[in-house]
Amino acid sequence: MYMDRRTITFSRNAFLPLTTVCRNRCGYCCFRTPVQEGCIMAQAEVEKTLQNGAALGCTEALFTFGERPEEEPGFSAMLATHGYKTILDYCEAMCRKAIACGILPHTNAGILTYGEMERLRPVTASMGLMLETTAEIPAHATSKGKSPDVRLAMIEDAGRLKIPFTTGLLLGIGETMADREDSLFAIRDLHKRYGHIQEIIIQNFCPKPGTPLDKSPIPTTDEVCATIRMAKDILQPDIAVQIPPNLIDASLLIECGVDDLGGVSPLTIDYVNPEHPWPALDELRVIAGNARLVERLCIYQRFIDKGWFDPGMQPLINRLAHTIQARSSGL
Ligand SMILES: O=c1nc2n(C[C@H](O)[C@H](O)[C@H](O)CO)c3cc(O)ccc3cc-2c(=O)[nH]1
Ligand SMILES: C[C@H]1O[C@@H](n2cnc3c(N)ncnc32)[C@H](O)[C@@H]1O
Ligand code: MET
Ligand code: SF4
Repeated sequence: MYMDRRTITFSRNAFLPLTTVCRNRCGYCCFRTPVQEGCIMAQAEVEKTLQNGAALGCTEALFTFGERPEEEPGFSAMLATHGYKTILDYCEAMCRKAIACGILPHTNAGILTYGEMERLRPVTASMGLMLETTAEIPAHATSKGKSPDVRLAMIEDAGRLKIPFTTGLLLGIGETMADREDSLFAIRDLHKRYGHIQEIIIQNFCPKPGTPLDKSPIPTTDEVCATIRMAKDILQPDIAVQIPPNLIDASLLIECGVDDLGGVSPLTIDYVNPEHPWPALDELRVIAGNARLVERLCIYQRFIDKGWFDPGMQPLINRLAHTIQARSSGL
């Protein structure tokens, strides 16, 4: 008898933290640093990472960095020594370099305005911003950019701009199960209006020594599983549920309805969770179990088909879609 096998997807990426400076102070974060030596990833380093990433078959350049760093005194002066006026100028220039190297940019820069996203859209294939939670929690008391209204407004702007978008929930930062449900409904409502959410990440918080939440309990696998089931239930079937395979035993969660293992890098570490190395390709195969492991681009096929990207990106998207197709038999 012929049986359809389930599919689990992942993306091969290179992580480029353009700056660790951030206007927020999240109670769980060990990524942010003050303005200091090394707080900006130098252009030469970006170029080297992109070239090495391309050589290793990466299709996605993940630009994740601190939010609105110009609000921190001294940052703009330091960025000027790198030859750029604003982090958006720098990000745009580095996205162009990624494209020139044959890698598709996905940015998660924290809060951006409508105008800023409009400017980045021609040089990105997709963007992201974790909603984290709609609850007002102490861990976000010193992070104005984590205000749920501000996050939801940006996700809505991305929808108006037809940007293929990734968002998600961070579990275990002081929210309740009811708050998670509320967050999922908020994402669903935006997706109903704009249809732009490609995936939601259900990410478990990992305690970082020296941060206010370092003694907080980590979410149990059962709790994460229950949230994944709730997400499958609340969200439209076209939204993929992603979990990070370096932060939790993903093999236990496949059965709860996981569709995607996110960006996995053969080159760079997870700068947000540096103590958690990426699983290798053969480990991903073990996690996927009976399901078929399939590589994807950071822009999902559905959005490629709809033409939700700048025409200038078409040749690269075509080429990379072909590349991952050709590699798929080897997975
Ligand atoms: O859009 C996002 N993508 C995030 N991703 C990227 C995501 O895994 C993939 O790059 C996307 O699925 C796009 O392909 C992360 C990747 C990491 O290596 C580490 C942390 C994250 C966190 C986010 C995130 O907050 N938002
Ligand atoms: C890039 C994304 O990483 C997540 N993030 C930030 N700090 C942590 C942590 N200690 N553990 C797990 N995820 C974290 C947030 O959800 C952020 O949006
Ligand atoms: N600072 C941004 C945010 O939290 C990007 C990810 S954290 C490094 O939304
Ligand atoms: S999680 Fe992101 S927004 Fe929060 S402090 Fe860290 S870098 Fe800034």
